Amino acid sequence: MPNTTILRAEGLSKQFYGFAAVQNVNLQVNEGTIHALVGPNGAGKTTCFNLLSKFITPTSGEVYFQNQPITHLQPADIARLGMVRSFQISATFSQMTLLENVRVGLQRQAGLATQFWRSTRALDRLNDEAMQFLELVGLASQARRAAASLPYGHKRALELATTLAMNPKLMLLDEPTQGLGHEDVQQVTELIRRVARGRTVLMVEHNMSVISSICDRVTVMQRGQVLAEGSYDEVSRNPEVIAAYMGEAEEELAL
Ligand SMILES: Nc1ncnc2c1ncn2[C@@H]1O[C@H](COP(=O)(O)OP(=O)(O)OP(=O)(O)O)[C@@H](O)[C@H]1O
Repeated sequence: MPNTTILRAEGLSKQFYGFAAVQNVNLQVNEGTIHALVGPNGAGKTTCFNLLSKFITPTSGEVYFQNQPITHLQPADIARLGMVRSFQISATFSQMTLLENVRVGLQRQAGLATQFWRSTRALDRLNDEAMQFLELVGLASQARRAAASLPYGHKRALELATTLAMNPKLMLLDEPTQGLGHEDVQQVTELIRRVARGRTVLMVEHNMSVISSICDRVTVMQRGQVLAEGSYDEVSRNPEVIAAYMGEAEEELAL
């Protein structure tokens, strides 16, 4: 199958008070892949991710989604195009049930986000669909539970279900396994693999065993620039990448 680019950055740069956090980054994410953005601390991953997901505006450069320039669109507009950044735990509605949380994702997707006044019966029609997403992430049996009472790992699964409810073509995940214990890391990794079928995923991730097990392509950043790109095997053998991680994460690369 030929590679189709779903997301492309050209000459992306971001300066903070004269400091170049991201410098002239060119990046392509191919449709149907799981793509990781990695690099040592302070490499510019988060800034780059925020630029790509339109949380911040670049100093220069362009971002294209499905060949359409999106550099000057708002995150809500790009979400409607099919590029959705995962809801963070802080964005889950803790007093609402899991089902209600996923329903909010469905409402956003349908452009009903502000219509909380809609009749309960009208919203109930969304329940069947919401349940399907909860099933996909293994939370269907807890649908009526309050989100606040979920263990941390399950909250991450709920975030994924809510994100999926927005029907993303491209999902942007910001450190999806951060703060999870070993078992939860494995479960969330499997979950990402499962929900990535038929979609594209771009994620910032530190955990090299997660990256090696599910990512098709890895972009390594250092000092605001792209240092290397390729499969995990390729980049993890690259002497420049190894040198960049020296003293910080040698043990992570030595798998
Ligand atoms: N809002 C900001 N104002 C000033 N400097 C910033 C800002 N955001 C990031 N930086 C700087 O830009 C550089 C890159 O930061 P960024 O958070 O993108 O790196 P990172 O690779 O995500 O690092 P980490 O893995 O530690 O999260 C750092 O030196 C950081 O201090």
